Amino acid sequence: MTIPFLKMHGLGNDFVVIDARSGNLSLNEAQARAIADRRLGVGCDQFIVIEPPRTSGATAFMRIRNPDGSESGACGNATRCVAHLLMTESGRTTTVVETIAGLLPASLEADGLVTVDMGPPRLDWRDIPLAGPADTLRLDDVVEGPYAGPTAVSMGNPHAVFFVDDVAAVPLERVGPRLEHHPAFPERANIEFAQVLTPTRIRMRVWERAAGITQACGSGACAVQVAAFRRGLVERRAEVVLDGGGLTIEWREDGHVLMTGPIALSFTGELSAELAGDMPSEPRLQAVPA
Ligand SMILES: N[C@H](CCC[C@H](N)C(=O)O)C(=O)O
Repeated sequence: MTIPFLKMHGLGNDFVVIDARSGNLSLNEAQARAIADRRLGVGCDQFIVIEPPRTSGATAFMRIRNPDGSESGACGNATRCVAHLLMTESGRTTTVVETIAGLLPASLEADGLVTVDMGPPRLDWRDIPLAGPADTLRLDDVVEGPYAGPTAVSMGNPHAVFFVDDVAAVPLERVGPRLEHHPAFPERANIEFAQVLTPTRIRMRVWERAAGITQACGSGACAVQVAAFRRGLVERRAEVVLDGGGLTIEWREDGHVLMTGPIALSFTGELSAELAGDMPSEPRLQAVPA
C-alpha cells in the first residue's frame, strides 16, 4: 500500500504534502519523522497533511508537523503551497486554509504569487507563550552572548526576533539551538535575526523550532515585520529578504498580517508501504503544475 505525495517549497523551505481528505489518516509522530528524514525518508522541513475542514468557511484543514514529529500552529510557506493546490483544484483565485491557529484566507495574484492573510499577531506573553509575565517588545532576560532583548511574537507559533547590525555575522548554528530551548520559551521558539536595511527592506535569517536553519520561514518573516514595526524601524509594508528569497509582508491597519510570495512544485512521488504505514491508498490530490 503506497500513497502519492507532492514535494513542494516556498523559497526553499520544503515540504512533503499528502492529501488525507478522502480517508482517516492514522498518522503518528514516528511516521512523520520517518517521512521527513533526509536520508531514510523523502526529507523535508515540515510534513503537511491536508485534511477535511473542521470549520464552515474553510476549504481544507492543514496539519503541520516538524521533522521531529511535533505539531506547529503555523507554517506560512506551506500555507501558500496548500492554498495554491486548493485554488488550482477549484479553479478559483481565493480559498481558506484552516489550521489549529485559525482560518487563513488566501488569494492567487495576477503574477502567480500567493497572498495569505496570516491573521493578527499575538503579542501578550501568555499567547507567545512565555514562562512568565514580560514585555514582549523586549525580553531583557533572554541573552545569548552579544545577542539580547528579542521581541516575542506569535503567528500561531512562537517567535523571538533579535535585531542586529549584520545578520551574516551571527553564528546561527551555535546560538540558534541554545535560544530555541531557552527557559523563557516553554514551547521552544523559532529564532530570527533581522537586519533593517531600509524602512521597507529587512534581511533576516532563521533557526526554526525543531527544524534548524531553513532557507525561509513565512511565519518568521511575519514576526520580523511585526517586531520591526513595533520598534518603529519600518513602514507597515516591507520586503523581508531570507536566504531563499523575498516575501512581501504587510501589517495592515486592521491588525492582520498579509504575506505574499512564491510557491513551487519540485516533484511528485509515492511513499513506500514502510513509510506510508496504515495510510489509506486512494488520496484525491493529483499532482498539479505550480
Ligand atoms: N518550525 C515552525 C513551523 C514551520 C514554520 C515555517 N516553516 C513557516 O514557513 O512559517 C514551528 O515549529 O513553529
